[in-house]
Amino acid sequence: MGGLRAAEQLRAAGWSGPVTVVGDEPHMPYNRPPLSKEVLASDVTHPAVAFRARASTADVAWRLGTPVASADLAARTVTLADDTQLPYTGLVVATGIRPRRLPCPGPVAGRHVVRTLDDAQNLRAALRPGSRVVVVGAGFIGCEVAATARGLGAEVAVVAPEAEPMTRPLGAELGAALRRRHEARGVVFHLGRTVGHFSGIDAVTGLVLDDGTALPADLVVEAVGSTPNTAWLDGNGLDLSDGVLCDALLRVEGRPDVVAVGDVARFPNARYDDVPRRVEHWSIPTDTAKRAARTLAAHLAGEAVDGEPFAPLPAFWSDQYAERLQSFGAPGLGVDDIRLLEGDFDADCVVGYHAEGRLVGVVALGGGAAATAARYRGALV
Ligand SMILES: Cc1cc2nc3c(=O)[nH]c(=O)nc-3n(C[C@H](O)[C@H](O)[C@H](O)COP(=O)(O)OP(=O)(O)OC[C@H]3O[C@@H](n4cnc5c(N)ncnc54)[C@H](O)[C@@H]3O)c2cc1C
Repeated sequence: MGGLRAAEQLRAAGWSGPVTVVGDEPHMPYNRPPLSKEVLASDVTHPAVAFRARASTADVAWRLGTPVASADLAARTVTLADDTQLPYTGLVVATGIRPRRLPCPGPVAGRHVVRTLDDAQNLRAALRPGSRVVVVGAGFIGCEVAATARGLGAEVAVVAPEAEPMTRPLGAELGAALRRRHEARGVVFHLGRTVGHFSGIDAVTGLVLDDGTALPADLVVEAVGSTPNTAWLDGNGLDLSDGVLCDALLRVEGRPDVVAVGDVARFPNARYDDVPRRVEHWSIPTDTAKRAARTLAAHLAGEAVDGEPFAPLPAFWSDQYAERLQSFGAPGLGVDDIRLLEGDFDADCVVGYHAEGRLVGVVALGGGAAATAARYRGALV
């Protein structure tokens, strides 16, 4: 998504030279949010999730199915895994993240992740009504997979080390309300627990938790966080400790001809503080691509880069059963007071997240969540 949006925004910013997008997946860019929802729930194929092609990018060259293996930023070249070398005058880093895997002994067959279309279609093909599914991880992807699998008639257990699902973005009370909604539909939680090992010989037949609890499983879904895809940038002296470090104009440190966008970019947000962070929300590839393309197009044209501060309002949503969860702002950032603003935790509700008396985040849960949360947008700092 970030690569596509960067190509579109480079054209919008006036760059009329050649643009090549390199991607390791064989598919043209597609939307990931449906992967844990519609794609798991029904037979959705690539055209239904592909992004609409725009006239402005009709002349973009797509090199799909082969990853970039390395980059030499001093020589301005990238080298693909098939040894093709591509010179560049400007480079956009848009390689996203990949799912972390559990470092647990045991068989590999039967273990799934959900990041790509192929991942989601593989899991869908394995899911049956009555399948015993253990989801490891209670972040938004784990919770969405649990809801969708339950909707398909699977028996679902969720294992996570936190005390409540989605604690980091939501806090304990709203996390508990979300848990009760899952439990009401039959999901069983094992919270405060980690996985010790998998059982089975050729394929997973279950797993054993750190307290010795044995859970039978036909399928295990690992939703335990992510790792930024930056190995191809190794050896260039960059700070790759968590994604690729950028300045406020999304330039990769010390490189005016390299910018980064999307989940892989670690950037300061002028709305909050100077601490660079990665943000794994759907709105970020578009927000970062707009800023990064202006930065890069100006550099390539030999013009001064406008210094307008980059201050996107973070926003994410999650669909679990027929419930929508909508978040605006930064409910996880330095929050010292979480308060119900409207409704009831066990019905439709809006929760406000405050830091030093100021509203910094709002999360709504329930039928009209998107519209309800949007009403508080203007009050957010
Ligand atoms: C299952 C799922 C559900 C989601 N649901 C929501 C939601 O409901 N709401 C929300 O706000 N957000 C959601 N998101 C998050 C949102 O989709 C992401 O933030 C967004 O897709 C990030 O876009 P990106 O371009 O940065 O990364 P990606 O979309 O991951 O694109 C990066 C691309 O680069 C490729 N790549 C990696 N390494 C290389 C290499 N060396 N060479 C070439 N190509 C490479 C990757 O394979 C990938 O195709 C969801 C994400 C997932 C996975």
